[in-house]
Amino acid sequence: MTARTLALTMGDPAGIGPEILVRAFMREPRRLAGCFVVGDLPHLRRATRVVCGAGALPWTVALIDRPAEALEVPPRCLPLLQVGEPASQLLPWGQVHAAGGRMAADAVTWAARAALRGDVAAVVTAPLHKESLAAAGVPHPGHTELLQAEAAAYLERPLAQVPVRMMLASDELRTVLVSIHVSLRQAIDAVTLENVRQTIRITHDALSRALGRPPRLAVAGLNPHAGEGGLFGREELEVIGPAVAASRTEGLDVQGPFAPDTVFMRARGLKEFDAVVAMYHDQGLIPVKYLGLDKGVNVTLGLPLVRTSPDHGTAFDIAGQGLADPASLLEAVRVARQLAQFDGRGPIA
Ligand SMILES: NC(=O)c1ccc[n+]([C@@H]2O[C@H](COP(=O)([O-])OP(=O)(O)OC[C@H]3O[C@@H](n4cnc5c(N)ncnc54)[C@H](O)[C@@H]3O)[C@@H](O)[C@H]2O)c1
Ligand SMILES: N[C@H](C(=O)O)[C@H](O)COP(=O)(O)O
Repeated sequence: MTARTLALTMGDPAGIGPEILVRAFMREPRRLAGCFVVGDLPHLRRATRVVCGAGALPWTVALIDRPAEALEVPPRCLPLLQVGEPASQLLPWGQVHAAGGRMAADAVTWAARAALRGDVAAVVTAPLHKESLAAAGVPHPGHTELLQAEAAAYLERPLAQVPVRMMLASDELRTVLVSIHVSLRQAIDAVTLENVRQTIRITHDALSRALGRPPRLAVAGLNPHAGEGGLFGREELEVIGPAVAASRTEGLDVQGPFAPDTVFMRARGLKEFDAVVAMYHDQGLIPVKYLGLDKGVNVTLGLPLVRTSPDHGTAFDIAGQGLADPASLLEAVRVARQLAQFDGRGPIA
């Protein structure tokens, strides 16, 4: 039977993850039909108290044992699959804590394995805090790397043979990163012929599936003005340009390197390009987040499962105050459903 449920991981219990999940179920119950939270009962109950507040009719958290039970819960019930033992103590809001990192990681691991087995159609991850994750001893900086490791273990392949990339996408702009959670110095070193070509290839493959046609790709330079003919750096001449040329030889519709300060403007509205390949994390994420934290969705490309996430983090500064906006999470659910209809591996449409 084809899996019809979506696993929504709770994220860091000290952050806004639990409350945006509750708010999403309350705001758009139809869109969330068939979704269930993977996480911790005491922390999710606390989030329902924050979101429902005094006076409102509260939602009930309904414990389920199997994903399929999410399709059967009564109205105003939020299905939860408890991972491990329920927490004996509630973590304080907005603080880095190893226990928060551990709960977040365990939920993602559970959901990833369920998706790899085909027990759920897709995974949507609420934000986790990377310092808490590290404090818990998890050897991966974020979701993307953790999911890559789970996929490689499932496929019994070395990590290098399951290359993944981060895409941030909205209706207006898609960007895909050559490197992710590394220092800026390391990111510059990661601009190699192989990494740039691989990013172009992964983006082409994923978007071809989702769009049903070959995507038009742009590649950003690394240096100001894309190096200005070598005056401000030679990576464009020696690495990025040759990577674009090699990809074009393979028949891919890709152009660049373009000046990074204007290429996103050219792609905005998806006019000239379907996606921009960015040379490092902030180069690619700032343009999409600046268009609105409520609009972007993080999609992991290259995985043998569908994974989306909101484009924002744990927002420790407002956690527990009932202020967090679930819009990006709702968008992540919409995109995950859309992608799961393709082949279980393709990204955004
Ligand atoms: N998908 C993820 O797991 C994910 C994504 C991004 C960042 N992070 C992690 O989150 C932690 C905090 O990151 P940060 O502080 O740089 O970014 P952040 O996105 O958590 O917060 C940035 C600003 O945006 C606001 N904000 C974020 N989401 C909001 C929402 N839904 N509604 C209203 N306001 C919102 C916050 O209050 C804050 O002022 C870090 O550990 C980071 O690595 C995780
Ligand atoms: N780089 C992401 C962002 O800034 O939005 C974020 O850290 C999430 O990364 P993972 O999806 O790998 O956790």
